[in-house]
Amino acid sequence: MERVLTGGMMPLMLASVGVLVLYRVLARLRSVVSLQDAVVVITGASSGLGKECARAFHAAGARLVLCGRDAGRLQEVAQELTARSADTQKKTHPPCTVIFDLANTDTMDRAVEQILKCHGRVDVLINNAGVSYRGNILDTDLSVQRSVMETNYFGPIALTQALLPAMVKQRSGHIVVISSVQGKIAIPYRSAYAASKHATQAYFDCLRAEIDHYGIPVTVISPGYIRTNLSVNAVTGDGSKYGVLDKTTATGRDPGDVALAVLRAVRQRSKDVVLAEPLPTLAVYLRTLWPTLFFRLMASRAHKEQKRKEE
Ligand SMILES: NC(=O)C1=CN([C@@H]2O[C@H](COP(=O)(O)OP(=O)(O)OC[C@H]3O[C@@H](n4cnc5c(N)ncnc54)[C@H](OP(=O)(O)O)[C@@H]3O)[C@@H](O)[C@H]2O)C=CC1
Ligand SMILES: CCCCCCCCCCCCCCCC(=O)OCC(=O)COP(=O)(O)O
Repeated sequence: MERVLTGGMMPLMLASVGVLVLYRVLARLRSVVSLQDAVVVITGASSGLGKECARAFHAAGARLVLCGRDAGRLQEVAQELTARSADTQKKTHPPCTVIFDLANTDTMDRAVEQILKCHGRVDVLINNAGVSYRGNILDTDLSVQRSVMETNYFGPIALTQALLPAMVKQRSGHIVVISSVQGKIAIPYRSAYAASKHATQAYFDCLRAEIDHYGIPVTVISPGYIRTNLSVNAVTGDGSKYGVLDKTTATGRDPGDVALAVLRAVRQRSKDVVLAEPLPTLAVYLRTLWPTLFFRLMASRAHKEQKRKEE
């Protein structure tokens, strides 16, 4: 075996690694897009990852349109960024804010009107806003399954579809969506959330292919745990707020680092980016390559959690 490795396999393995490294270097060198003066719309910009994206894209010189439901908190973010402008070397712009609820698609046309009014165009749409869920399917109201889907799936796709004609007309633009590792693997007690993120992945994969010929890229970003208020703001099976900062969330990645990775993905026009630790990343591959083992692991995870709840 040793002889086979040193004789035949080793050069092949080294050559494969070499090709991979070369590919990565070339990918890095690919023309990166400047965001100076680009109009960037960010949903869920009042907190967590959205707020960090606002900071990162503002520092990169983008003209921001910050969206959310809470006018006060959005205004605070806008004021913080405007105050920062004096310290940066780049030319920066005071952000514009637009208030709307993504779960209420009836108000979408009005929201889009306001978004387009800010700077007359949109160069990058970052669909970031979202809500998570914790619950057992048996004890979950269908209305909760529906409401998570409204916020995480129907809201973002309605906004995307409403802004897309303007991008097609100007023959440029970029659609970004913050999905989750749970858009690629489904874990127990997250049905509403995982389903909404799987739907998101599918929709934006279709969109990527359909608008490719307009030169409008679509980037799906799938992070693992990030240190934000996502678990605190999550809904439970009866629609009430979960209200707990889970250990997995508290020990997650720094949202500022994730925002910089989002910025990089936009600059490089990446198509699909997983930003997770090795174990969740491995789980994504396992789901495709060895599904029976993946399902076994998920069932055991569910049993353990059920037992813990009963104790
Ligand atoms: N934190 C994590 O571990 C991970 C997060 N993600 C994804 O990152 C994205 C950002 O979440 P994160 O920053 O972590 O969580 P936060 O709870 O901190 O932020 C969620 C944001 O979404 C906005 N939002 C929620 N519901 C609505 C709605 N109906 N209409 C408009 N805006 C809404 C909130 O704004 P407001 O309440 O002010 O309206 C808030 O700004 C989500 O899509 C999430 O799924 C993905 C993987 C891991
Ligand atoms: C042969 C080796 C097998 C190794 C595979 C081990 C499988 C381990 C399972 C790992 C599951 C990881 C789940 C990660 C979930 C995640 O990162 O979600 C991100 C979020 O969106 C968080 O949202 P939440 O509301 O759930 O906090």
